[in-house]
Amino acid sequence: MAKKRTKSKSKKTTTTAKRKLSFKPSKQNKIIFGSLLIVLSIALFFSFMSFYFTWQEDQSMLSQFADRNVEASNLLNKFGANVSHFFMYRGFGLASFVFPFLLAITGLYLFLGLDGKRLIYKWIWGLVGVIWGSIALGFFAADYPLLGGLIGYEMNDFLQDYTGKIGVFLILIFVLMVILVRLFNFTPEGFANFFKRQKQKIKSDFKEEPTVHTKDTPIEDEEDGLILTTEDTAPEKVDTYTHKKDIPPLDEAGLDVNIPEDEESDIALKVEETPVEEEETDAKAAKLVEDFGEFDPKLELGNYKFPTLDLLEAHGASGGITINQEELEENKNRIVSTLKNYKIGIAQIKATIGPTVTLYEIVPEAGIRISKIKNLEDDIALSLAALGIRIIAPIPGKGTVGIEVPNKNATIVSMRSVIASNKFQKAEMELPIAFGKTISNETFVVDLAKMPHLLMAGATGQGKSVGLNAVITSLLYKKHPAEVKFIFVDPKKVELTLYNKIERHFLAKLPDSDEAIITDNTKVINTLNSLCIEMDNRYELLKTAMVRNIKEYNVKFKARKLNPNEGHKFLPYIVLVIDEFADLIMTAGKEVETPIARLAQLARAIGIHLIIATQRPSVNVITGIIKANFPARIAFRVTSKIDSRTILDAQGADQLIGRGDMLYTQGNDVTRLQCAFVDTPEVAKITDYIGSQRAYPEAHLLPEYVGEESGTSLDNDIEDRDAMFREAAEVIVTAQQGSASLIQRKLKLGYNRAGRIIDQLEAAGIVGPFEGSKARQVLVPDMYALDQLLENEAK
Ligand SMILES: Nc1ncnc2c1ncn2[C@@H]1O[C@H](COP(=O)(O)OP(=O)(O)OP(=O)(O)O)[C@@H](O)[C@H]1O
Repeated sequence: MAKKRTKSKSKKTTTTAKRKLSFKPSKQNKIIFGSLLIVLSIALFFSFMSFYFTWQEDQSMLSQFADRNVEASNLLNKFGANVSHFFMYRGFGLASFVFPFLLAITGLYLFLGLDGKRLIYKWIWGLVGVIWGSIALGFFAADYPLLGGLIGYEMNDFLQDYTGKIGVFLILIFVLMVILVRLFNFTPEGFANFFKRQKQKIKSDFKEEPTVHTKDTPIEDEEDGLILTTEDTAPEKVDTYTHKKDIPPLDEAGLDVNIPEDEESDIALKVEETPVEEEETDAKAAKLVEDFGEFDPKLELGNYKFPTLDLLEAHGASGGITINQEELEENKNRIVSTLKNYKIGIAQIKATIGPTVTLYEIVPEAGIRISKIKNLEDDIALSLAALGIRIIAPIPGKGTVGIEVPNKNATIVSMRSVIASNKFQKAEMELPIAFGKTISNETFVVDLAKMPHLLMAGATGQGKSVGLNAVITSLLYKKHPAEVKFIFVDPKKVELTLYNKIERHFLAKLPDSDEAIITDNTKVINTLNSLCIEMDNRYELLKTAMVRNIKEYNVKFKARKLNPNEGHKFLPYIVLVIDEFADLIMTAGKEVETPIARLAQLARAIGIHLIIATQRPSVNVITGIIKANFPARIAFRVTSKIDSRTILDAQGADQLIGRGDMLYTQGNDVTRLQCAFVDTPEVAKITDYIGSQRAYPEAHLLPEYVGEESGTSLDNDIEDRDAMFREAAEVIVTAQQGSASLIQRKLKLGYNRAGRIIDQLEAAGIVGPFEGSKARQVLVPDMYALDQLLENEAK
């Protein structure tokens, strides 16, 4: 605690230090400084005004500023007389009036807290105007030095020495043009138009009667812009008034050139406002974070303890791989002699020992065909008297030929060893999965979020279920219950039942289902469709948050930049695990294939990931559309080359040795791995450990999905109405807006159910028929009328 306090203290001091260092004035200081400038500008204005009448009288007292007995005639006394003398007489003459103007604007900007970027331009143009004005006045009114000031006079003198009177005149004209063009967007056409309009205006002023009548139509046209004038003072009876009120619109309509200017300045204002708003929301979020800290999704289960390593067994592999030198030598000799028999010379041979297989890398002598070695696969297997030999010719990116030979005594790769590995512990991945070990005995960790879906296949008894458990265990060891939710589909009813214990921590289910683990194939369809709704909802949230994926969304949500009152919430990853996918396809077919394909295609960005396992990797189970969306695939041992091709698009899975020996591909490369072994008692221990801790009140609820077969009939049968019918009717009537999404939001219902209720409301005559993108018309004006209608119906 003490540590924490000192930490937060030091944090505070550093932030205050930062505040002191940054020279950004606070809002209060801005208001004070702004008021000071405004007052100063008023004082200057009156001093300058009064200076023109009193300067002669005050001249004698200028040097006696400190003497309290001496008084000046200037409105602001000695201060006014001195400052005006400085600016008007010694400075820029009449042009000095620009200074109080600039000060007043600056003061206003500060006072109102406006963005000061445009202010710089005002100052630059103001100063240009001052200099131009004082020179021009000095030029045209050389006899009255007070008009141009000393600077105006001297600069004129200076310029005339070099360019003569005409030169100065031309310079003045040129600078005036620059000012007009840059500052007032002056164009010759605009100038000509202006004169034309003036002419028209004068003409129309002379034709009083007809203009009154022709004006009637323009008023309608311009109603939008002139609501106030027409509403407040539109006494149609008195023509003279109408006419008077007509003049301003005529002016505006006449000055076409000015209208775009106004629009432009409007646009400029908008551009300025947006960053201010964003800054404001950012500042709000920063303030919230400062006050309450970042949003912590884990807070609700703040005391949750991650499963410990000792829940896992070492499976006798704590000593690592034991190298049997004799076996190595023997295998090497057999490989070399077999190849020699076929006249294949070897330049070099190297062995890499893995947990289940050893990879012999061969560099053949020059001129040997690779395909020749590849064809000898069976002969080498025969001579080594071993199953599961796989030849990789050539090893991609290495320029060697690999021969994988199973070890006589395979080492079990325990889940404990991979979980404990540095690679897994330090993995900075969203959903890290430790599959097992590679052939070079390295722990193999991949990110499920990047896969983004996984297809697992293999003949029965080859390690699929263990593989699934390894995936789930990896996530349980790395993720808090707030961060990931599982949906299990287990038609065999035995493989995943153990995870029932962590239902209220890690599982997600449909609102009306009793069991979180789905064993009934008909329910899978509802769950998949519900997931599709969840996917659509999440995309909607991402869209409103203006982010591209769940990671960015959650970061933004944690930084409190998204308002929970607008439906934003922390989004956990959802991992859907389907065991025995073939069984599902056989019973439900297209009905599950469509939502699965949809999810597989679209769900990657919003954190829904699918893991599908199947025993039967035939093409009618792993269809093209599914395969296309599952780039990450795992093959355990299969019985035929065809099955291997179906899963991996390559052979090799038929030559695996089983017991967790697997091939993994995520695109092109195929990696041979030994799957980590996690036994059922270990899984039981982990789920017990998690299950015994405090949990959420219930499993994570998915959006409700009402199957189509539940009917969307339009008949007005009161008994068949939805339980929420009355509530929905009240919501609709109160809001006077007939939309399904309103019901969805207010009553927290799924889309389909809300749609069904809307149909029933239509049948009951409460809302009108469907009108495309518009909300339906509400036919009942208020709650009283609704009560009456429903009562009459009941009778
Ligand atoms: N990674 C592994 N390391 C060591 N042995 C393993 C491994 N994976 C599986 N085995 C052995 O293989 C047996 C069968 O594995 P598993 O139950 O995972 O097969 P399966 O493919 O799920 O079979 P089914 O499809 O019939 O459910 C296990 O009981 C275990 O003895």
